[in-house]
Amino acid sequence: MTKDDEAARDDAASKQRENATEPAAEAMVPAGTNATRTAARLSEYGFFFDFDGTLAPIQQDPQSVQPAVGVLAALSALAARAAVTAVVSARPVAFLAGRLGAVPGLRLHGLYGLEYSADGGASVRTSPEAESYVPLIARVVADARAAFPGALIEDKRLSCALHFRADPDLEPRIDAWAGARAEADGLLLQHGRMVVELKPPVETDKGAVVLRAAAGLAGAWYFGDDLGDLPAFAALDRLVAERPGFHAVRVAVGVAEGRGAALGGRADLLLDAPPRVPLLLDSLLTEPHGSGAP
Ligand SMILES: O=P(O)(O)OC[C@H]1O[C@H](O[C@H]2O[C@H](CO)[C@@H](O)[C@H](O)[C@H]2O)[C@H](O)[C@@H](O)[C@@H]1O
Repeated sequence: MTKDDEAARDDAASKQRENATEPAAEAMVPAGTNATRTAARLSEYGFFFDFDGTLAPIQQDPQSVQPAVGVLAALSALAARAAVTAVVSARPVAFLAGRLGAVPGLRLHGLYGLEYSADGGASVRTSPEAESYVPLIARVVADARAAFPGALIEDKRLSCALHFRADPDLEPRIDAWAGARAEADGLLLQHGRMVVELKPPVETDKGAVVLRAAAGLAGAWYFGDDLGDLPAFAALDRLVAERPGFHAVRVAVGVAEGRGAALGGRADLLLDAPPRVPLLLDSLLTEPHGSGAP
């Protein structure tokens, strides 16, 4: 076994431990989040979750990703009691459905809101405006694969993601290529954790999803880990500013890499890794609520 093989084996073992080991079940809901206020009116709250890095630990291979231990049970319990429980992701709905489709009542928003399913992925609604970009995105995927042989170029049908986690030195070249391609083809650029995406110029993002779902809610929690989640935090700011008494909690998960670090500074609560999310939800769902603040 070479040194590289040994390093890969140790890395895989440590990732397995990260997935399998539950953090100690300590008190998970800090006072600053005013959890009693949420618990007292849970049926009027919305809960919104990013997927990668938030509900699922980051992996080298995007297709190998699974939700952290406890996530499915916690989301099921939450969806049975909250007004809205939703995943708002850059992944296609078909991918999310394969990991989370068994959770009853969970709404799935894919590709930053370009896709939506309310029935675990059985039926998917796609933005008609975005559909016309399918042929262009297919050409971008083919050209990106030719420009960066060996790099992971993810074809999401309505978005092309150029990954450099396996080779961080590619970042400047991928950035420059994607920037030029966005300009030439009139596409939008989205930066993320060791990834740059090219997507259709359709006016939607995670914030727009939260705003659309917020009608009638008394409050909302948003859990995220990356730059693509910033518009959702901003949407909560807007709801607080526009609706007297609206209660918002912004939760940042993990130590965001590179450009994603901005999210941590905007959060009400920091969790160190995805396995903490179900523990927090379990605590919230068992929170005594007799003294809920107004
Ligand atoms: O909105 P999200 O659900 O957080 O999706 C964001 C991106 O997630 C995936 O990439 C990220 O996770 C990979 C697996 O852990 C990791 O290898 C990669 O470096 C991360 O950027 C997904 O592959 C992308 O398409 C999403 O944009």
